[in-house]
Amino acid sequence: MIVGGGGGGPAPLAVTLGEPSGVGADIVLMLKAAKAERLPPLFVLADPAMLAARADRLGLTDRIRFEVIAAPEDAAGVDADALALLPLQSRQTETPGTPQPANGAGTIEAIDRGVGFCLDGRASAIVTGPIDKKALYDVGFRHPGHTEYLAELCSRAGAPVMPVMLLTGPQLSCVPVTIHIPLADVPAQLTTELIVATCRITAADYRNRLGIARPRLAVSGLNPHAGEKGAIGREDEAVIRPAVDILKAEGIDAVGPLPADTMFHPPARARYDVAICMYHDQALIPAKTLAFDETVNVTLGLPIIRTSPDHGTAADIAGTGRARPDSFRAAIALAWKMAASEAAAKHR
Ligand SMILES: NC(=O)C1=CN([C@@H]2O[C@H](COP(=O)(O)OP(=O)(O)OC[C@H]3O[C@@H](n4cnc5c(N)ncnc54)[C@H](O)[C@@H]3O)[C@@H](O)[C@H]2O)C=CC1
Ligand SMILES: NCC(=O)COP(=O)(O)O
Repeated sequence: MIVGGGGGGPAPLAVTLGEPSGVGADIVLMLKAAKAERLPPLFVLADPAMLAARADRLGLTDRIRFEVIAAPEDAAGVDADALALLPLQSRQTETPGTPQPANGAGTIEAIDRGVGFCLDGRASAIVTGPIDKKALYDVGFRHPGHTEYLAELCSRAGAPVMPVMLLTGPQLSCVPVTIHIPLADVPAQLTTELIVATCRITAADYRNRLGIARPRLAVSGLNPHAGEKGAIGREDEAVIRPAVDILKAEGIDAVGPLPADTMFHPPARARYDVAICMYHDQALIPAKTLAFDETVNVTLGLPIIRTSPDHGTAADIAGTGRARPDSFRAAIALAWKMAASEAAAKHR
């Protein structure tokens, strides 16, 4: 059960549903319809007609009351048993399992406005539902995913920021240094500077936002056996080890490069708070294998708080009621926890 804050707490969370043909809408509706569930103060950016159609499809119409609001501040006045809905200007159609190009504008509008509300302090965090990346690329979206797009939006509004993707679950937290790029491009894009910058942001956000004063970072190698001292690839000694040396000299608790195949079993995990991995799947395979239902995707390095479930659109089960809500629930809970601790820190 998620325990929400009372009056005078942080601003509400802005929640986007992501791809309308995916399970984002299903899960938000299911969470709201579960009466034992107390969600923190939040509002959903959505096309009311699309969301009502999905509620109807899921047989939840009698169990959910929508209250349309005009501004984030109005969410505070919405009854706890109703879902605060901030309407999008774009219209979206409800076609589970089948992305519609015309829905792309609304998906992007929700992210843009949610980020804007966070930057203005009118929302305390954004929790994003999964987008269908290819569907958005097909309508001209030029960013690999939310992570990079959120950094672009925040950079446009202020100083340039570098986003860092963190997958965090009960048994494992890990960060991929390179994110949404082809595997073949990883060695060329992996630099000592990128690893150092990623680790500095991770260590700072762990300290300032995740409540671990001196996080222990375990930095993976790139090649089998972390390169076997240069015999199986050069990057581990030439690129990764110098990064770890720089981090240690700065007082960051970092070890590595560690062979990736032996750093995820339980005794190895007990020795660190976060694994710094060299590419997307090196991080996300262990994270999703250990706890697909509970892991949360957090974007570090931003001036705003952003969390997301770890799963994708699950278009194969959208509109069926079979989507498990646990990761989205955990993303909402973590966003609220981070927002509350940020608000508390400001008042100290
Ligand atoms: N943060 C985001 O916006 C993310 C978006 N995606 C996007 O999602 C789309 C589909 O990606 P896939 O690799 O197929 O991963 P996926 O996570 O959507 O689905 C993989 C499998 O897990 C199941 N599954 C996923 N979430 C579930 C849930 N909550 N309950 C029950 N079963 C669930 C699906 O039904 C499917 O069988 C892609 O377009 C991808 O780009 C993927 C990851 C994150
Ligand atoms: N596989 C994780 C993922 O794709 C997350 O993407 P996003 O949060 O950057 O959209």
